[in-house]
Amino acid sequence: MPAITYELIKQDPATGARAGIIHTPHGSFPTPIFMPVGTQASVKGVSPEELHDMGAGIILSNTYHLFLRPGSDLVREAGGLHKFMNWDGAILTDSGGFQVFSLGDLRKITEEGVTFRSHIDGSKKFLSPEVSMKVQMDLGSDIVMAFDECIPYPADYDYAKASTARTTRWAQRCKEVMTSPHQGLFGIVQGGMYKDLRTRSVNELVEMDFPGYAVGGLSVGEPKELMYEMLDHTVEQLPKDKPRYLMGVGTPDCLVEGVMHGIDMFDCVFPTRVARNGTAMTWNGRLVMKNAEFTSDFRPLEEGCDCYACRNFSRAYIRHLVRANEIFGLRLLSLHNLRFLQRFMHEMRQSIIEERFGEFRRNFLDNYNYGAK
Ligand SMILES: CC(C)(C)OC(=O)NCc1c[nH]c2nc(N)[nH]c(=O)c12
Ligand SMILES: [Zn+2]
Repeated sequence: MPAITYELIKQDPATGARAGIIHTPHGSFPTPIFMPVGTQASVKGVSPEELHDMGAGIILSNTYHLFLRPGSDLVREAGGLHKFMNWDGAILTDSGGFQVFSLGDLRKITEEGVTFRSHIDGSKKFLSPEVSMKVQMDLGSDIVMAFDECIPYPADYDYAKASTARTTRWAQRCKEVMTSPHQGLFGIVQGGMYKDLRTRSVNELVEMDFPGYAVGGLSVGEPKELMYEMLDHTVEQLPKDKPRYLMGVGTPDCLVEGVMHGIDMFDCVFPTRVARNGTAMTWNGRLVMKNAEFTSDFRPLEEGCDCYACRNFSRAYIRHLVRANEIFGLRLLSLHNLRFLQRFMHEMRQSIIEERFGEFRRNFLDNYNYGAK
């Protein structure tokens, strides 16, 4: 019995949208789903108990960061990441490839792997498919991501072709050493913004028969229309009986479009990052809490929200905390934004089950003012 299995509950008849359940060794969760990001083994400012209370079924953590600090040997000694951070839900760990390119002081990429300087202390480090798999086995995450290269945007065809071919060879090397029966290894489709390379990447990864597939290398600065075009092209070629995960996405409008194209899983630092910048997410767009308009506004952040912040505090109080640089203000906004996304995905899933996803999508997009990115 594979560690990770997908159960289709309802396919929308008119679009790629679908509702399902993903089963893991640390519990099952409904899809479509948004995964709170806990990069360094903590969803910033939020406790595991609060994550459970808001309905989070799976969180994301990062190989790159935990490899550099505190090191995966310590986490293994603690009994794995679930024990170390006291989270008994599911955990997905990203493989480190992407983070090396966006955080480390990149030294060089070879067939073997990537040599770079740690962004923490500048020491020389090496990550490869084998090292990434060893770290993720130490961490004991339920879903392990293959070690890939996230192709920057824009990238010329020859570079994208060579990089994608290497990502496929790296995926094969990951599969060979990922031997834990309690962990599921997902392949990551690359290919840049080239449809033929995306198709080749899909075909080569599906050939290896992974329990799930991620679409990588999108939301890397390309226009949204191009992202959706590549997504549409890529997802329709992926197996229907396996989860699809769009990495690094995203804002509510991108979540709706991703679901429409058949994506089941999403992750993004957005909700907690904008919270730390003093912004609340609502059905109609964002509230910049420092704004004077909230000075004497004693309503909750969002009418009808059942989160701890909305049940106990007003916009005026949260505005005061944000302006006074009180940490509690940022915590309240993180709790609200994460709960908002859980509610958002739940409503979207219900609309698919009740065959009114098209109406949900139109209604949401009509009311959502994109606001400043
Ligand atoms: C710029 C942001 C982070 C929004 O999106 C992306 O970069 N999107 C791509 C992405 C995010 N995380 C990944 N992990 C891995 N292994 N590979 C990837 O391509 C990605
Ligand atoms: Zn709320």
